[in-house]
Amino acid sequence: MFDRDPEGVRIELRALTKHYPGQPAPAVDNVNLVIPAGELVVFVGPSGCGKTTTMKMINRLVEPTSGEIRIGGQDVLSLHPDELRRHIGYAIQQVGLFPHQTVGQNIALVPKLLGWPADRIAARVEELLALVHLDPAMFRDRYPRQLSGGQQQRVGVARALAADPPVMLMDEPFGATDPITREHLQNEFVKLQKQLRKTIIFVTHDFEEAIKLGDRIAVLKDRSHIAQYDTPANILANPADDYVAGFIGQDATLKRLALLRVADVPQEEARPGRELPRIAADATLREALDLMVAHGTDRCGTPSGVLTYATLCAAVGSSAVAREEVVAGDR
Ligand SMILES: Nc1ncnc2c1ncn2[C@@H]1O[C@H](COP(=O)(O)OP(=O)(O)OP(=O)(O)O)[C@@H](O)[C@H]1O
Repeated sequence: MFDRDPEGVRIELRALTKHYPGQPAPAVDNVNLVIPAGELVVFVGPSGCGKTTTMKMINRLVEPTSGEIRIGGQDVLSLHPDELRRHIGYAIQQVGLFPHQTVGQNIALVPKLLGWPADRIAARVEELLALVHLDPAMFRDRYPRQLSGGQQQRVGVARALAADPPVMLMDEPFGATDPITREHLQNEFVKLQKQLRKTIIFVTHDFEEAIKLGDRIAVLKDRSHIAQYDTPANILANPADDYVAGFIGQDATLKRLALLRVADVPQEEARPGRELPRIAADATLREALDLMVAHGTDRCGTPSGVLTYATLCAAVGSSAVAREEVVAGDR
């Protein structure tokens, strides 16, 4: 297929268009986009703007009307769709697990199709269940209905990863879970992607999710027209237009806090004698703020010292000033 290297490959969309028969206008109109190898790009935009259609053209669940798709330099439209789909992981909100197959059999689906020997498949199922934090002994032989919604979504992600595809397409894969489970799955997924470095396209209509997960975000409007394509930090600091600014909403400062980690900012030396709430080095500054508020204190203990509220303010204050300058400069 396009690449034997399970790490990500570059994806290019060129003048990609989909006009569903009988519709007055194209659902996706002339999209041009490069997704760098090993990056997670989030498509974010309102319902009906064409996110899913754009993504489904990449694994040819929807056939493009015109345009070109290249994965690792290879022209996707020249490949057989079934063969193509075996090499692209696909996880969706509805999960799509087969109800009459066990968790293990569901995960083994693509490796089996690819003709892997039984012992290699069994080892891979164990490895993937552990990776998504489901105890193999407890979950391998259960049926999907015996799992919670969040557990089913983990199995969905494990199944998409099963054959170690260089490309993953994920359409609101955590969408059907409650906010706490969702946040948990997102945090785990961020850690997982740091190890895997696959090329991932992730669809959501939740901007918070986009800034949390994305290396880059494509903010889409009608017909998948790209309003802005940049890193979360750049989009927050300098939205391209009112449409993008509307997506960010009022609380850009809180969102910036969610982009910074405790380890990224200066810390004071810990003084003996005072018990402080503890926060991990890889927690976000937003989590640190929540912890301070919950404990009614302006500081918390970190593995390397003490993080203060003042440091937190300075970390986003400087960028808030930068943003005002940009806005003033535009006038
Ligand atoms: N099979 C189809 N036939 C005709 N029109 C379709 C078909 N599938 C989608 N559309 C239309 O294409 C447009 C884009 O749909 P799409 O599902 O790609 O949007 P989306 O941004 O993923 O929306 P959502 O966030 O609600 O899932 C919509 O106007 C939709 O009604």
